[in-house]
Amino acid sequence: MRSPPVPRLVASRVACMRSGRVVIRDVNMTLHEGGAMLLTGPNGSGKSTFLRLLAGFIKPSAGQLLWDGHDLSSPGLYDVYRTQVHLVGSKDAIKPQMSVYENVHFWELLEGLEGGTKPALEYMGIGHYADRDGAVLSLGQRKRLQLARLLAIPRPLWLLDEPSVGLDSQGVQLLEQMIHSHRKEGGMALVATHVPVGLQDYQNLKFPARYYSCLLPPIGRFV
Ligand SMILES: Nc1ncnc2c1ncn2[C@@H]1O[C@H](COP(=O)(O)OP(=O)(O)OP(=O)(O)O)[C@@H](O)[C@H]1O
Repeated sequence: MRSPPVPRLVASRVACMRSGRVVIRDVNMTLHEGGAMLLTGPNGSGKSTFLRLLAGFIKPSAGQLLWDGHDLSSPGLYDVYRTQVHLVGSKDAIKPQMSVYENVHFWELLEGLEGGTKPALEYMGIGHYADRDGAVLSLGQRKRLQLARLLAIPRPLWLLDEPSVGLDSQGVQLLEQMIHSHRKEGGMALVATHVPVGLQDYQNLKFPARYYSCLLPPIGRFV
């Protein structure tokens, strides 16, 4: 009998404190290749905080995060892990004085990659804005640029914080399509959102491409 695949990402009884206050507590989750999770919960329930924890920007105050079975707090592991994760957060890091093209290509160069920026901008429907300054983009176009970075700089774990905010219906379709294609290649996505984003289970793939929902309860406790 084949043993079950090792999950790529595990959060076990994770808690986080910010400014002396418990913001999330006892969060458990598991993601396998091709897996996805919809993270919901009321304002302030800790969705962004959890994604930032998973991105490695802040540390859990309790519990454990495992990547490919290894504790992320082990020496040296974070340097490997951070090349596997891409966070699309509320701050879009778009440089107003750089062109739309440069705003993606810059990150591509940092990864030692080349050639992905133009197709990514085209896919996201902002190819014709490539030479314009980042400053001129509308809210939805800024979001499309952020999503283009995901495509130009391939990484297996996508952490998406309210990725559909500002997108029109065609943009939401593109978002769903790109998550779908990413997962079919074995990628994973965590989507924190108040707006339903279409995720599904996929059959007939070599990995169990399931999706789950996780509702973070509000925590009103001060310590
Ligand atoms: N840097 C910080 N210092 C102190 N408290 C913080 C910090 N960042 C977040 N918090 C607090 O943590 C709680 C959770 O915030 P978070 O942004 O994770 O919630 P959320 O579920 O993403 O909310 P929303 O649905 O409004 O986007 C909030 O009460 C917030 O005030």
